[in-house]
Amino acid sequence: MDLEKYVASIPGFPKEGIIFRDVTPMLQDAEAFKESVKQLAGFVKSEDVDVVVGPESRGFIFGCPVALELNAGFVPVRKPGKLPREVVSCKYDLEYGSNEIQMHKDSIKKGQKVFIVDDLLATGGTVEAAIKLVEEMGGEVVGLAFVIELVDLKAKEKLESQGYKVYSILQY
Ligand SMILES: O=P(O)(O)OC[C@H]1O[C@H](OP(=O)(O)OP(=O)(O)O)[C@H](O)[C@@H]1O
Ligand SMILES: Nc1ncnc2[nH]cnc12
Repeated sequence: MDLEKYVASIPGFPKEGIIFRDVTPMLQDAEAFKESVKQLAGFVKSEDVDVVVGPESRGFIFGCPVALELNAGFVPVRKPGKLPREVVSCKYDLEYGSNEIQMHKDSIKKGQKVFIVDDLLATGGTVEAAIKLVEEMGGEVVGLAFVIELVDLKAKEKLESQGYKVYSILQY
């Protein structure tokens, strides 16, 4: 199945110079959605994953079904001020300005094997911040999987040079 057919490319969104890769057509089609989840889950072995971690908000969409497929738990990475209990936080730089993500402080247990899933890898800032939090809590990151990788931004090389396994279904 050619999943690329289910990505809409929108030049100039949300600002000039960006081509937005929209995965909502993939979600709307039952077979394409099922296939994307199957491929993401297929990058790792079920027995190697205790918890899937997904960054808000598009990481929730793919991360939850991947967790079910792998018989693993799911832990959300959220934008600030959303989680009700004690959190760990990480600020990171974007092309312009900065961002912050949070996870519940007790969401990853020491030694748990963690698979991070998101819709898209761009600069890698979001996933690097998520890795930092997972490792701070004692988790072991066993892989990073994305529906889409923006290859020109070279985040995969950077993450691989730090020893992480990076998988993507589609490359742009
Ligand atoms: O590799 P990076 O440069 O960090 O970019 C990738 C991140 O950006 C997008 O999320 P966004 O922050 O736009 O939030 P959303 O999912 O709520 O739209 C995307 O879903 C990734 O999480
Ligand atoms: N080009 C892009 N398309 C969709 N989501 C993104 N997140 C960061 N860059 C993106």
